[in-house]
Amino acid sequence: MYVLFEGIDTCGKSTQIRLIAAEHPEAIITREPGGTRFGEKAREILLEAKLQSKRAELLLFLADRAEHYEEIVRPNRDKLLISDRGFLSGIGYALANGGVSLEELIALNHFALQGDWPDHIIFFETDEATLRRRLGEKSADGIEERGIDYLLTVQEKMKEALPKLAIPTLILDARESVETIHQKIVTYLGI
Ligand SMILES: Nc1ncnc2c1ncn2[C@@H]1O[C@H](COP(=O)(O)OP(=O)(O)OP(=O)(O)O)[C@@H](O)[C@H]1O
Ligand SMILES: Cc1cn([C@H]2C[C@H](O)[C@@H](COP(=O)(O)O)O2)c(=O)[nH]c1=O
Repeated sequence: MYVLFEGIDTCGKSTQIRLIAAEHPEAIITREPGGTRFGEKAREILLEAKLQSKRAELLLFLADRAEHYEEIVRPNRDKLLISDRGFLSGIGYALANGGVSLEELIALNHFALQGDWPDHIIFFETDEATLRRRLGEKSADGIEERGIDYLLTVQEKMKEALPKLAIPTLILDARESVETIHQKIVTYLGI
C-alpha cells in the first residue's frame, strides 16, 4: 500500500510518520524530495530555492520523483510504503509558483510516476495562526522563505486539486492533538 503524507510545511506530516514507523518497523518510510542518492543531492539544490527558472525547479522535482519511483516505490509496491510528500506537493507548490497549469502538472506527474498513482493520500490542513506559530519555531528553508501567503496559496491549490485526482484521501485538521490525528490515520489505513 503506497501512501502519501501531504500538506504544507509544519502541518505535522513527519510527526505522524514517526509514530507509524515506531508501530510498524516493517514499513518502508521515504520522502520527496529525497529518498535516493540522487534525490538527496537534488533536495540540497531545491531547498536553497535559488534556481532562476521555475521550470528548472519543477523539472528537478519531477526528476527526483521519477528516480524515487524507480528505486523506492516500484520495488516496494507490495509493502506498507509511506512517503513524506509526493506528487500532490509537486502540484500545489508549482501551481502557487506560477507558469504551469494543473492539467500540465497531472500529465507531468503521470509521466514521472509511470502512471502508478498512490493508493491513499493523508492530507493535513492547517490554518494561518498555526502555520505562523510553527514556522516561528524553526529556521526556514529557501522555499519556506517565500512566505506565509505563498504557503497558504499552496494549501489552497492542493485542496483544489484533490477532488480532480480520484485518489482516496483522509483530510485531517492539523490543529488536533498528535494522538487524535494518529488514531484517525491508523483507523483509516486499517494498520
Ligand atoms: N498535532 C500537533 N499538535 C501540536 N504540534 C504539532 C502537532 N504535529 C506536529 N506538531 C509540531 O509542529 C512542528 C512541525 O511538525 P512536523 O515537523 O511533523 O511537520 P511537517 O509537516 O513534517 O513539516 P515540514 O514539511 O516543514 O517538514 C513540530 O514542532 C511538531 O512538534
Ligand atoms: C515534493 C515537493 C516538495 N516541495 C517543497 C515543499 C517543501 O517546502 C520542500 C520539502 O521540504 P520538507 O522538509 O519535506 O517540507 O520542498 C515542492 O516545492 N515540490 C515538490 O514536488
